[in-house]
Amino acid sequence: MDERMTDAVLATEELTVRFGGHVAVDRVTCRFRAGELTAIVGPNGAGKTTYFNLISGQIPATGGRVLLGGRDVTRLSVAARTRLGVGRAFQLTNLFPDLSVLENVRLVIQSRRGRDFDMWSMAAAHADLAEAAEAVLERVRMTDLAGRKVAALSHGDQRKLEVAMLIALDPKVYMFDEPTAGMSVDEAPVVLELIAALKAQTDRTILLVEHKMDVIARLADRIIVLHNGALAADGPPREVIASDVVQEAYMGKALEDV
Ligand SMILES: Nc1ncnc2c1ncn2[C@@H]1O[C@H](COP(=O)(O)OP(=O)(O)OP(=O)(O)O)[C@@H](O)[C@H]1O
Repeated sequence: MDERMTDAVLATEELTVRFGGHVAVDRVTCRFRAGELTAIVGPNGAGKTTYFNLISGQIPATGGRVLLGGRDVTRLSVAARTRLGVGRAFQLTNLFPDLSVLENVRLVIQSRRGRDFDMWSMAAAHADLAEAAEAVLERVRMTDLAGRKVAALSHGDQRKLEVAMLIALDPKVYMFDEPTAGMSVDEAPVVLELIAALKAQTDRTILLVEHKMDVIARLADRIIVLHNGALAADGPPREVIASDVVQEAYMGKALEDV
């Protein structure tokens, strides 16, 4: 195996999944370094979400490997990969709709710390967790909504909460799937600033599936292009956007929109 593969924070090696006769992700070999934000682009149905699902463990690969810090995690569950530092933005289905915003964030911090509480330290630990959760909400500017039930949040605020919970989890690898989708023009910049701030923490690796070119241009250090499940281009944004393969086949329209 290529030695650099094992050095990467995250790597996929010939990663493949077939659904019946359809190869949705086709032998994708790619490595992701600390401090780097990679945007994953490609037309609808190119395999971006499926590639994410394979990395986070939502679906099993039919071929190839996923390596985390050089360790083969291909057969591990979502929960096991989460413990090892893969953090995918929480989706609505992962939230507790009847609990408050603060309680949802607090539960993530509690699970991350994985403490065994004894009776004597419980009260102190509880206060500490609430404080940590409040700090996260402050970062995403959701303090006003701390007591609100998740079920009563607007769509944009639910998306912000997903980002807040990922920050609370503090993984090595952050995976965002269109983080600003469905957000208003006021809400989106807050989330983009947060992602930019995460990137500034140079030991974090960030993967972003994104269609909006302005978001990609602002945040990405690197773009990879998937087409028919295969890796079609990989490099710095300017180069990839200017490449013939992207200009002709994938991004003509999106580029005109910028
Ligand atoms: N569980 C599944 N069973 C069968 N086919 C699937 C399954 N999941 C995805 N596919 C197919 O795999 C291909 C890749 O889909 P995927 O959702 O990963 O694309 P995408 O690049 O994320 O697209 P979009 O930009 O529209 O979200 C599509 O043809 C899709 O229909």
